[in-house]
Amino acid sequence: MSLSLPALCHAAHVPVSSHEHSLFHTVTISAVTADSRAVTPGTLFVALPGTKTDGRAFIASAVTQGAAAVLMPDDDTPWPSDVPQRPLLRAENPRKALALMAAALAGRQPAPLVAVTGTNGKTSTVGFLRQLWALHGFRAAALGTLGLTGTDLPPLKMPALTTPDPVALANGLATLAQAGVNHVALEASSHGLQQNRLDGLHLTAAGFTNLTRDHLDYHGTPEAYRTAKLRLFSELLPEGAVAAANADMDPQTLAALRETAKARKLTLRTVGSEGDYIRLISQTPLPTGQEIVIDADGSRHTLTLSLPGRYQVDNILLAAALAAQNDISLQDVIALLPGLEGVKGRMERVLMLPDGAAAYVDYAHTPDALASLLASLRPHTQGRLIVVFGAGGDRDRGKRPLMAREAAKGADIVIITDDNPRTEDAASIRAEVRSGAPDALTIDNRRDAIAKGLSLLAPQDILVIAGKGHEQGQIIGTEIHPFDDASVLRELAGVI
Ligand SMILES: CC(=O)N[C@H]1[C@@H](OP(=O)(O)OP(=O)(O)OC[C@H]2O[C@@H](n3ccc(=O)[nH]c3=O)[C@H](O)[C@@H]2O)O[C@H](CO)[C@@H](O)[C@@H]1O[C@H](C)C(=O)N[C@@H](C)C(=O)N[C@H](CCC(=O)O)C(=O)O
Ligand SMILES: Nc1ncnc2c1ncn2[C@@H]1O[C@H](COP(=O)(O)OP(=O)(O)OP(=O)(O)O)[C@@H](O)[C@H]1O
Ligand SMILES: N[C@H](CCC[C@H](N)C(=O)O)C(=O)O
Ligand SMILES: [Mg+2]
Repeated sequence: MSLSLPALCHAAHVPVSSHEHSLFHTVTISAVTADSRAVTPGTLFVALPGTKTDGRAFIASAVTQGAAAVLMPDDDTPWPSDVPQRPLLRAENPRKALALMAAALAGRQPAPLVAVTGTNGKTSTVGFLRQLWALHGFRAAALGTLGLTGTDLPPLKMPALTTPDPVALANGLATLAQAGVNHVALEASSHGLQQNRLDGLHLTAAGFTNLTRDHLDYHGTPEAYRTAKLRLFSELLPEGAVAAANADMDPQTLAALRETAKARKLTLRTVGSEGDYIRLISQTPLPTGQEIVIDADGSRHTLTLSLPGRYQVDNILLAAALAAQNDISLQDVIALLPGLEGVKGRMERVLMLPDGAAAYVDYAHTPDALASLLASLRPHTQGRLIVVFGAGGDRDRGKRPLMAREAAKGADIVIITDDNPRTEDAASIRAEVRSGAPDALTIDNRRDAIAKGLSLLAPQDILVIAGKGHEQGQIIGTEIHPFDDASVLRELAGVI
C-alpha cells in the first residue's frame, strides 16, 4: 500500500505542523526502511543512530537510491551538505515512528496476535500456542527464534532474530493475514521491546514466562531488563486485553506486572502452582512424559502430557491461558493439551539406547534454564546426569560462572565446551565458565565434548547437550560453521 507523507506522519504521530519542504504534501511513500541498502524510489528512509554505526551517515546513499523522504531523530543534526534536499521529518522516538509507519503501510495484521516475553520459554510457549490453535482447526503460525513455523504457510523469509525488525515484522504479518493465517503467536525479546520493534503491532494478548538473569551486557542492570520486558504490558498491549503470566515467576516482576495490569485495565490470568486462572495441583514424571492435575474453569482435570519436564508445564499452561479467547473456550483448550508435541531443540530426546541410557538436546543458555533443565531431567534417570554446555561469546559475561555453578549443582558430570565464541577468545570464555565449576572437564571442540559425554554414558544415565538446541551452526569469529548437536549425537552413536 502507498500513503501520502502527511497520512504516514499522522499514523506515526509525527508532528507535521512546521513542515516546509515543497514536496511534503504531494509525495507518496510506498515503503519505509532504516537500512539505506534497502531503499528504492518512493521509500522513506529512517536514519537511526545504532550500536555499531549511525544511519545518519547513510542519508546521501539513501537519497542517491531514490529516497523520497527522510526521518531523523528530533535533535540538531543538520541535513548533510551536498545532498539534494528531500522532505525531512523529525521524531522524538524515530524507532517507534518507523514501527508505526511500517505497520500503516503493510496493512491488516492477523488477529488474534499474541506476543510472549520472558527470559526463558518464549519459543516453547509460542510453539505450544500455535499447536493448540492448529489442533483446534485454525490456520496458525509462530514467529521467533525458530523463524516462522506452522503448516500451510505462505513462503516468507524472516530475519534470523527472535523478534524481527519492525519492517520485516509488519510485512510478514500482513502476508500471513492475506494468506488467511489469522492466529499468530510471536516472541517479544527484550532487545526487540527496547528497540520498539513491536510498537506497530495490534496485539490481542500477551504472556510473560519468567524473569531471570540474561542480557545484562545490553540492558546494563536487572531493573532496566525488567522494564524493557514490562513495556509489552505497560505500553504495547491495548487496554482491556488479556495478559497471562506464570504465577511462580520472581515476585518482584509479578508484583510489577500486577500493578501494570491494574493501571492499564488488563485482564491478568496467572498459571502455575500459585495460578488463579489455571492452578497446577500436582505433577508426576512418567518415563516418557508426565501426569498433571490442574484446577481450571471450576473443575479438576487429570492429564497425561507426552512431554517430560516440570518447566514445560509452565509453558504449556501459559500457552493454554493465552489460547482461551473468544473463539475457543478454556475447556476446549484443556482437552487439547495431551496432543501437544515437543518444540524443536527444547528438551528433545535424540537417543534412547537399549541399556536405558538417553541423550537429549536442549537450548538452555542461562543459569536458570540450566538449573530448570537439570532439575527436570533428574527424575527421569536412575543413573547419572551428564551435561555438556558452553557460553556464547559477545554476550552477557556475568552469566558464565553462574551457568557453571548451576550445572555443577544439577548434574553429576559437567563438561564445558564451546558455544558460539563469536569474536571472543574461546579459551577465555571456557575459563570464565569454569571458574563457576572448578571440577568440570573442559573440552574445546564441541564434537569431542559430545563424544566424551557419550563415552561416559552408563546404563540408565542421561546425557544432555545444552545451549544450542535447534541451532545449525557454531559461530567462530563472524563465520558460521555448520554444526547440529542432534546430528552429531546420532552420528557418534552410529544411529543415522
Ligand atoms: C544490538 C542490536 O540489537 N542491534 C539491532 C539493531 O541494530 P542497530 O540499530 O544497533 O544497527 P547498527 O548496525 O548500529 O546500524 C545503525 C543504523 O544504520 C543503518 N545502516 C547501516 C549500514 C548501512 O550501510 N546503511 C544503513 O542504513 C542500519 O540499518 C541501522 O538502522 O537493529 C537492527 C535492525 O532491527 C538489528 O538487526 C540489530 O540486531 C543485531 C544484528 C543483533 O545481533 N541483535 C541481537 C542481540 C538481538 O536482537 N537478539 C534478540 C534475542 C535475544 C534473546 O532473547 O536471547 C532478538 O530479538 O533476536
Ligand atoms: N519456563 C521455563 N523456566 C525455566 N527454564 C525454561 C523454561 N522454558 C524453557 N526453559 C529453558 O530455557 C531454554 C530455552 O527455551 P526457549 O527457547 O523456549 O526460550 P526463549 O525464551 O525463546 O529463549 P531465547 O531468548 O533464546 O529466544 C529451554 O531449552 C530450557 O532449557
Ligand atoms: N537469543 C540468545 C541465544 C543464545 C544461544 C547460545 N547458543 C549462544 O550463542 O549464546 C542470544 O542471542 O543471546
Ligand atoms: Mg526464543
